[in-house]
Amino acid sequence: MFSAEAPLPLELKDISLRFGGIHALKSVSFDVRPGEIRAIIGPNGAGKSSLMNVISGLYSASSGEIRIGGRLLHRLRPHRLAGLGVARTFQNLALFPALSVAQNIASGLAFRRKVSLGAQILGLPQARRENARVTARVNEVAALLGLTGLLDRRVSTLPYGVQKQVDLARALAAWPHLLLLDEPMAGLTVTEKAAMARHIQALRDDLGIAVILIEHDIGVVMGLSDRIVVLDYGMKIADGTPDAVRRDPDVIRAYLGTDAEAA
Ligand SMILES: Nc1ncnc2c1ncn2[C@@H]1O[C@H](COP(=O)(O)OP(=O)(O)OP(=O)(O)O)[C@@H](O)[C@H]1O
Repeated sequence: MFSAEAPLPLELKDISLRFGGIHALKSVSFDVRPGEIRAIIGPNGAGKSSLMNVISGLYSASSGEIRIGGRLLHRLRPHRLAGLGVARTFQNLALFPALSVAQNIASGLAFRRKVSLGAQILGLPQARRENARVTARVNEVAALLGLTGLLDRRVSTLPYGVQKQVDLARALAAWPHLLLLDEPMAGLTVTEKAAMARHIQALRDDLGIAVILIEHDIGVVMGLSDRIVVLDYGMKIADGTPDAVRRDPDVIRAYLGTDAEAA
């Protein structure tokens, strides 16, 4: 699946980020290979959200380089991300609660629409063709995530766990190569977490999508990830497979304190 010639979905080199006197990220480097699940973990305040926000262009790094699909990006803007093949979900869902599941999934394709609103209102042939393409994609993504029977339901009437899946479907709609998932398991029941984990695995295994995951549930992270980056106080303290990270003394110290390591 991973070939040396394929451009990496993401490469970060020496990324630093300051908020006034706070050094939220200190020279963080890592990459994401095609079709791998890459988790970013660390104690509270370690810099996980800051890193996710730099990757998605919400924050501008104070220094360092970001390459997406091999392209060096000098000024990364959130609205350009989709065009670069990157999509994200948000910890506090970015859905339209009053709209249907289908309309919410379709909103993930809004940036791809080429036909003017006027042509759509007049029902011109190119508008009908575009609408048919959007509907086909919405149906495809819904089938992938088991949402087909819910397409006409208003999002606000659905359980939170299903809303999280709709948010994932919205992000998936635009065929991303790289998907950023911000706490996909937060607020889910054990059963919902298992379903979400199966979906994330299928994105990697069946569609070859690379995934970056920020997640507090360490059990989920260890079970799902191919490689894990560990942050502490804005620095990368470990980077490797779940087994390697689990045994890393710096990681044990960061999570449990020095006493635990000695125990
Ligand atoms: N917009 C901001 N303005 C000022 N300081 C910020 C801002 N965002 C984050 N920080 C600071 O940067 C550091 C890293 O925070 P960040 O939210 O990235 O950590 P985190 O690992 O995501 O934490 P948590 O697990 O608690 O969400 C913290 O010291 C935080 O207070």
